[in-house]
Amino acid sequence: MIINESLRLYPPVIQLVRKTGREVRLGKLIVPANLQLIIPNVAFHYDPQIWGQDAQLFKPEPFSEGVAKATKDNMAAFLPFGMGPRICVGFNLATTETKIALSMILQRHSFTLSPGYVYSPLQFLTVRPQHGVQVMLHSL
Ligand code: HEM
Repeated sequence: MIINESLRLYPPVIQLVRKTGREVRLGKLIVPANLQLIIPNVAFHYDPQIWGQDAQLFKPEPFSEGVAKATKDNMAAFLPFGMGPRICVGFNLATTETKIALSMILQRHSFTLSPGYVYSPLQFLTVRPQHGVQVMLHSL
């Protein structure tokens, strides 16, 4: 839940790129060949019709019953790892590593944000905290 919600609000990759190999029909649109399409996945992640008027807030609960429920079966509403044949090949590795790292930390420590932390998301190739995320660990 919290991993998905973090990836919804701060997807490291904020847009996907595709290029048409031939003319294709997309609903009512005819898209010519060799056209580059930019898919702004971060915009879908903040869509109030899916995520509510407070879409900018960190609220992991909608993911409690899985991504399909959270997105109301709209596959394109949550695309941190892309979609289709070119979906991120590291998707499972990245998710599993994050779960392992978090559970190793949380078995022995709790943590709070350091007073020196400054909220500073920055998009430069990927989205990252410009000044890092300083936390204070407390032994359990
Ligand atoms: C939180 C971590 C990660 C995020 C958010 C992420 C996100 C993405 C996204 C959005 C794409 C483009 C998918 C598309 O165009 O539909 C992608 C592609 C890719 N990712 Fe990741 N990724 C992550 C971790 C990893 C890791 C750990 C690896 C390798 C061990 C990896 C390897 C790749 C590769 C090779 C591609 C290109 C796949 C292709 O074009 O067929 N990624 N990733």
